[in-house]
Amino acid sequence: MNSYVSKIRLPPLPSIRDLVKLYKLRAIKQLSQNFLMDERLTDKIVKAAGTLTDHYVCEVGPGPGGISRSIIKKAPKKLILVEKDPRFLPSLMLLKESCLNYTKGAPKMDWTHAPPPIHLIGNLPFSVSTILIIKWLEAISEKKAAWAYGRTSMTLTFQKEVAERMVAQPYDKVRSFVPKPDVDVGVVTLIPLKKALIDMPFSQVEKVVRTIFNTRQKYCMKGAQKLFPAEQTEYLTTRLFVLANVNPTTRSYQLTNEDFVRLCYAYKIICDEYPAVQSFDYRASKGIDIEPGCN
Ligand SMILES: C[S@@+](CC[C@H](N)C(=O)[O-])C[C@H]1O[C@@H](n2cnc3c(N)ncnc32)[C@H](O)[C@@H]1O
Repeated sequence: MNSYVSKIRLPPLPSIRDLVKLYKLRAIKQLSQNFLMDERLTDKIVKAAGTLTDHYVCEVGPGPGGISRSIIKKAPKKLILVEKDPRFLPSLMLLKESCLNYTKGAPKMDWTHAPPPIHLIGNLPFSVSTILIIKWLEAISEKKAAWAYGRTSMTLTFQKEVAERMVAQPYDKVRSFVPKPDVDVGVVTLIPLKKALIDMPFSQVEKVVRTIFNTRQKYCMKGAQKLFPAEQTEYLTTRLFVLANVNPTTRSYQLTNEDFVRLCYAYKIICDEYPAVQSFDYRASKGIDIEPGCN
């Protein structure tokens, strides 16, 4: 049964449950805190991250340190913990003794190669995970922060429906569900591609995908209309789908990554023709006049 083979044995430590009692570490509901006490569960989350032995690991939001213990059992070269609630410091300090070797820096790997021995892991409040993943995707597109070292992998927990949607294929119905507030957890590991699917700034790609996917059960042209000012939206939306060679009556959740690639490039062409389109924000403005640009 026990397939999660530990690399090292931790020195005798009070259980997470005892530490939580000892330091009166009540989970603060307003901060969506909850602590994993079951070692089999934390081992399972850590297993999803792949090989950690001799690797560099950064865990975000360790709380009292349940997942951190499972990471340490895998004998990483270095474990960095980032926690915003100072109440967890004493229980995390107890773990410090068990951490290995703090000497060398992480090696940089070329993006055309396998991922570097660096992992980001976190069981955060769901609202934080969702914001964090968007920030990390932006850093990935710019090869900054942890991605200056190569295709660093991320293992994060999400609301189960969100996790299922993240890995869903086009036409899969889970792509169109609205998550309910109280649900199970899904663990997702993401590894950046060697080459970005779309060679455009992250902010533009994110805008196109978010705007179209906002109306995920309707015809995708419904969402796309919101990319353009009201006066020009009919003409420019038609142009977008002609340029992209995508059927505008496809439902958004049925669009493939390749459809999004072509839609993003078509959007870029339109932004070059009509520079005001790029800064157009549907929510902030219900219409601005745009003139074709000279470039
Ligand atoms: C859901 S609890 C999980 C705790 C622990 N990882 C576990 O699984 O038992 C989320 C943790 O993330 C921390 N946290 C929330 N937002 C954070 C942020 N922006 N940066 C670092 N830690 C954060 C909280 O204080 C809390 O300890």
